[in-house]
Parts: sequence; structure tokens; C-alpha cells
Amino acid sequence: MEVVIVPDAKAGGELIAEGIAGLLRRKPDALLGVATGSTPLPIYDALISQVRSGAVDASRARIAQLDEYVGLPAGHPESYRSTVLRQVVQPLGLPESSFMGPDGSAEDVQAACEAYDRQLAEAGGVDLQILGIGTDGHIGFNEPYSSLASRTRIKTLTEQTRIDNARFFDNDIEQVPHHVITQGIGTILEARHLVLLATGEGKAEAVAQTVEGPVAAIVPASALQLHPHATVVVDEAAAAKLKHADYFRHTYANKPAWQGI
Ligand SMILES: N[C@@H]1[C@@H](O)[C@H](O)[C@@H](COP(=O)(O)O)O[C@@H]1O
Repeated sequence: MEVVIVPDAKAGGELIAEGIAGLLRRKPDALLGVATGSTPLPIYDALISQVRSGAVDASRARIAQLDEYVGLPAGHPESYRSTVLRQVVQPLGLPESSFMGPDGSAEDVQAACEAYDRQLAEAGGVDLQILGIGTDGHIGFNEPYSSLASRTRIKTLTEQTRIDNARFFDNDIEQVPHHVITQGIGTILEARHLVLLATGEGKAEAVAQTVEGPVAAIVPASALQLHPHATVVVDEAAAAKLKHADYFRHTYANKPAWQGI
């Protein structure tokens, strides 16, 4: 696992967008896994700027959703499908057909989950998966104690996550669904490159446990330690509880120039 400490969220977004641009130059039809939440927005802003300036061609990129609420009416502005369309797919000028995600309104949710895992595999697998992290260490919507081998499935949100996400629902926790579909941790680990961005002091404890703690289901993001190519990008505030911050800074500062993230 590589840990990169950047000055702020904007720098983190630019670094990751540069990595995505490099991927798209090597593989124009790369399948990019995207996360929702506030944290990845600087990545999308930087990538959209690169595309608009002509620095990178994303016209053949494909986009895959990480997770979804269950039971929101189709087209609900806070469904993750609507969110990814608004924040990533449309600004990149991509057709909706380039975008895949689990069906949160399916009658048979389990079948929809299994169908999504198959769809990801048939698409050749995710090339680069962007991840955020919950304050409790969740990735996607894999809450603490999720199986580290889990596949895409329905999950029940913790009260903390519903509180954290109420800001997207008029600060009314009653509007936040209890159930979600999320790529499982086993599914996420199949992506070729995992890139987790964490910013702000509220993520410092989760980051320290993810990076320096044991691999444990209580901290789902710690499963990144099992991945052969995982990059954790943190700003100074989110790095505040890392005991080995100096080591990570030293290693990154001395990284060969030709190696991207
Ligand atoms: N399912 C999403 C996660 O993918 C995201 O990482 C997390 C943190 O969001 P934020 O980046 O807004 O803190 O929120 C939700 O739970």
C-alpha cells in the first residue's frame, strides 16, 4: 500500500486525476469505478478540467458505480445513479450507455446484486476504483464487520452513516434509506488499482486504522492492505493520526519520477 500525504484536498484531487489521465492514455476505454460523497469531488473537478482543456481524451471511458441506496424512487436526485450522472458522466460528456450501476429499485435486490457483479466481470473488471472512507472505516457501503470476501449485496446502514449522509437529505435522517446495495469488499478488491482519498480531521482515526492497524472486518477499508496496488491519498488533517507519516513522506518524496500513483 502506498500512502501519499498531500497539502490539501485540491492537491489530492489533482494527483488522482493525473493518475486517471495516465490510465486513459494507456487504455482509452478504461473502466473507472467512482465513489460518491463529498471527498471525491476535487478528483472529478480536476479530471473534468483536464478533459475540457484537451489534456486527456476521456470520450471512450466507461464508468462503474460503487454503491446505491435501495428504495429511492427512480431519478431521485440523491440516488447515487443521479449523483454520478450529474457529477461525472454528464460533465465528462459521456453517454449514459457508458455507465453501469446496480439497480436499487429492483424487486429482486439479490438478483440485481448478482447481475451487477456479472456485469462488472463481463466488462473486463474495474481498472481504477476511486474510494472514499466513512468515519467508521467503511468503503462503498461496507459497514464494520462486513465480510472481507463479500460480493455485491444488500446492507443495512449504521445509524452513524445515516447521520453522516443526512446532509444530502435536507438534514433529515428520516429521509436517509436504511438499506443499500454495495459492491462487496471482495468485489472491490478485484479492481486493478484502488485509490482511496481521505480529507479532513474527521477521517484521521479511520485512516490510521486502515493504514497502520491490523486487517480486520471492523475496519472494512483495512482490506486495502491485501491489494497488490492500493494508493491511499490523504491531506494533512486526515494524516494527523498516522504514526509513520514521516516514513510515508520520505518514501513518496524518493519515488522514481516515472512511476505515477
Ligand atoms: N457510500 C459512500 C462512500 O462511498 C463514501 O466514501 C462515504 C464518505 O463520504 P464523504 O466523502 O462525503 O465523507 O459516504 C458514503 O457512505
